[in-house]
Amino acid sequence: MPAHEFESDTTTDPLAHERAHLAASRAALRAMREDAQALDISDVTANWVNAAVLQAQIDERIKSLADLSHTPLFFGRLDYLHVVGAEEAEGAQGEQFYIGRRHVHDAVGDPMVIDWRAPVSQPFYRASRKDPLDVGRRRRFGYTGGDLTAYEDEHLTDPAEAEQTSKLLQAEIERPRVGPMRDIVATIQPEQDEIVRSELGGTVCVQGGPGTGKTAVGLHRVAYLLYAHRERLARTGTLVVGPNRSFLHYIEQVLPALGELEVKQATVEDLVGAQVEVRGTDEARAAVVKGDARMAEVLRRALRSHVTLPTQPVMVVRGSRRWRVPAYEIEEMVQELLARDMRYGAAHEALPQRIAHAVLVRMEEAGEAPDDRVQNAVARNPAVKAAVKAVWPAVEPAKLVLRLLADPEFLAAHAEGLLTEDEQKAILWVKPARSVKSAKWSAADAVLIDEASDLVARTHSLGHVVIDEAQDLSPMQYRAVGRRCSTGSATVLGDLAQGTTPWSTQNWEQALHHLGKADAVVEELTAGFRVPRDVIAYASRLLPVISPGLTAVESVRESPGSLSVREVAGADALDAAVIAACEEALTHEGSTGLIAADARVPALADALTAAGYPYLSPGQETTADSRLTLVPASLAKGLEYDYVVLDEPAAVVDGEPDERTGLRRLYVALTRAVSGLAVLHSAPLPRELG
Ligand SMILES: Nc1ncnc2c1ncn2[C@@H]1O[C@H](COP(=O)(O)OP(=O)(O)OP(=O)(O)O)[C@@H](O)[C@H]1O
Repeated sequence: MPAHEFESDTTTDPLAHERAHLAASRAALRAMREDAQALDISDVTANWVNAAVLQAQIDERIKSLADLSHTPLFFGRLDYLHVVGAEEAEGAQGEQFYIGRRHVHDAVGDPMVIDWRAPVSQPFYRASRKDPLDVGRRRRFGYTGGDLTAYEDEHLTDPAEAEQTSKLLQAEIERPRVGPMRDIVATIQPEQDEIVRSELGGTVCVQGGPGTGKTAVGLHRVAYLLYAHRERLARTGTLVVGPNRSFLHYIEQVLPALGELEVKQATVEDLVGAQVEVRGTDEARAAVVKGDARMAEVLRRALRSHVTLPTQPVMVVRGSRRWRVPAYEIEEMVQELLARDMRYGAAHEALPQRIAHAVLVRMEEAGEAPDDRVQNAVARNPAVKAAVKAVWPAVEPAKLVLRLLADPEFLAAHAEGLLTEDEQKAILWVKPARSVKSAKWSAADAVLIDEASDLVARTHSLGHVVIDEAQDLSPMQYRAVGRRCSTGSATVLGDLAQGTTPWSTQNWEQALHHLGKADAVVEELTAGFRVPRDVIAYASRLLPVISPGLTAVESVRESPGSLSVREVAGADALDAAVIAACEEALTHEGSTGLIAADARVPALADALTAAGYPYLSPGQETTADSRLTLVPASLAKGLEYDYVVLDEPAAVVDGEPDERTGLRRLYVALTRAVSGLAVLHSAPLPRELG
C-alpha cells in the first residue's frame, strides 16, 4: 500500500483530482449552509411559538453545516465493484463514495461526501482482503493542516498486493498530543467499529486496558446511534457519564466535532445531586456500606414502613348527606396498592381517588348521578385527605435517608437481616443532623436519596447512556445510572485493573446486574493506541497483583517509546530532578504531564513556580505556549499526555488506603504517556516494578 505524496499519474494527477473534489465539496457545503441561512419561515409559521421552534432548528442546522478548516471534510474513499444494492452482475459499473464526518450533497442532491455512519461507509472500517465487502479499492487521505497532501490505496481484491499496515493510520496513532481529545472517525478499527455500530436496543460493556480506545469508542457509538435513530433519541435524550469535571472537559469537544451538539455530559454526582448539597465525606468503610446494593432494600423497607392499615372508617359529608367507607374496604385498597408494587408516590396519589370512587358508588346506589368533578372534589375532601395522611403519608426522600442515618432504632428495624450491627454502626452519624438542610450530606448519601426518590416517583429514563470509567461505580451508583436508562440502553466502559474506589467493580456481570442490564454483552479490547510498547510492558508488571487474569494490552504503536526510571539520591534532591525531567520533556513537541501523589502536588507546584514554569490543571486546555500540566494522581484517570514525568511512585501507592488500590492508582499513572515516560524516585520502587 504505497503512500503517494504529490504524485502524478500518467493521464491525470490523482492528487489534483482529489483536491478538486475537496474544493467542490467545500463549495457544496457552503451552498448548503447558505440555503439554510436564506430560509424564510415567515409564510409557513402561524404563530410565534412555531416560528421560534423552527428557527432554533434552522440555527442548529446552520451550526452543524460549518466548515471547520482544521477538520478535513472527507478522509476516505471507497470504490465499490458494483452499484450498491444492485445484483452483482458481470460487468456492472461500480460506484465511488467519499467518506467524511458529515453528508454533503451538490446542487441536484447527489452525494459529494457520505457520512461515516451511513451503511455504505461501513466497509471503510470493516472490509478486508478476506472479506472485501464488494470494495475494489479503499483509499485513505492524509492532510497537513487543512490541505490534502497524500493518499494511500488498498486493492482488496488484488491477490498480488500484500497486506501492509497503513502509514497514514500509523501516523495518526503516533501523532503528538496537544489539546483536548479528538475524534477517531478516520481510523476506527474493525473491532472498535463492531462496538460503535452495535444496535441501540442492546447494552454493550467494554473491558479494555489503558489506551485501548474505550472512551473514543463510547463517544463514537453515541454519534452513530444519533445518526441511526435520530428522531427517537432526540425525543428521549442521550448522556455521557464521566468520573470528574476535568475528564469531561477533556472529552467535551469530540461529539460537537462530529456534528452532535445535544449530548449531555455529567458525573454521577451531578445526576444525583439535585436534591441536596454535598458538603460531607464518608470514611471508606461507611461509603462501602452505603454503596452496597443491600441499601436499596433497606430504603424500600423503610419507606414502606410508613404505610399503616386503617382502623377507622372515612366519613365524607356533602350537603345534607354523609357517606361512609368502612375501614376494611380501605384496607383492601391499601393491600391492593401494596401488592401492585407501584411507586410509593403514585399510590399516595391513587388512594384518595380510590376512596372517592367508593363514595361515588354509594352515591349512585342512592340514586345520584355524580360526574368526574364530584369524584375529584371528594378526593380532596378533608376527611379523605386525613385518612390518606394516616394510612399512606407523603414521604420526602431526603428526610427518609436522614432518619435512617440519624436514628439507630429506625435503621435497625429496616436493616435487620440485611446489614450487620457493625455495618449499621458504620453508616450511622456520630453527630446526627437535625434537618435536611443542616446535614453534611456525602456523595454516597446523595445516591441513597436518589434511590429513595425513585421509590417515591419513577426517574425519567433517557434513550442511551454511556458510562465511562465504570469500574469505579458502587452498586448503588450503577442503580442510579441504570434508572436513567431503564427504558433505554447503555454503553459501559471500564477496566477492572484501574478500579481505585474501595467499592470498585470486581466483575462485569455483577455490575451489569446492578445497572439493570444483565443481558448485556461484554466485549474486550486489547490493542493499545496510546501507550508505547516498552511503557505498557513496564506498567503491566503490576497486573498479576492488581487484577490477576486480565489480558495485558498489546501496543499497536510502532515506536517503542522512551522509558526511563531514575533513582535520585535523597528526597531533597527529588523536586529539582523532577523539574529537570519536565524541562527535558518539554523540549519535545506535544503535551507534558507531571503526575504526582496528591500530597506531593503543593510542593511540586511551588517548585515549578520557583523555577519559572507556568503549569495547567488537568482538563485545562494545553496550547502551543502552555504544554505542562501538573496532575494529582487522583485525577489522572482517562487523560493522556505526550510525555509523562511520574514523581515518586511509592508516594502514589501510599496515598491510597490499601496496597492494591495504591498499585492500581500507580498503574493508571504509568499508562498516561503517548511517547515517553520518565519515572523519578528517591524512595524504593514497589517490588513488582523492580
Ligand atoms: N482507532 C484509533 N485510531 C487512532 N487513535 C485511536 C484509536 N483508538 C483510540 N485511539 C486513541 O488512543 C488514545 C486512547 O484512547 P482512549 O482514551 O479512548 O482509551 P481508553 O481505553 O479510554 O483509555 P483509559 O483506560 O486510559 O481511559 C486516544 O488518544 C485515542 O484518540
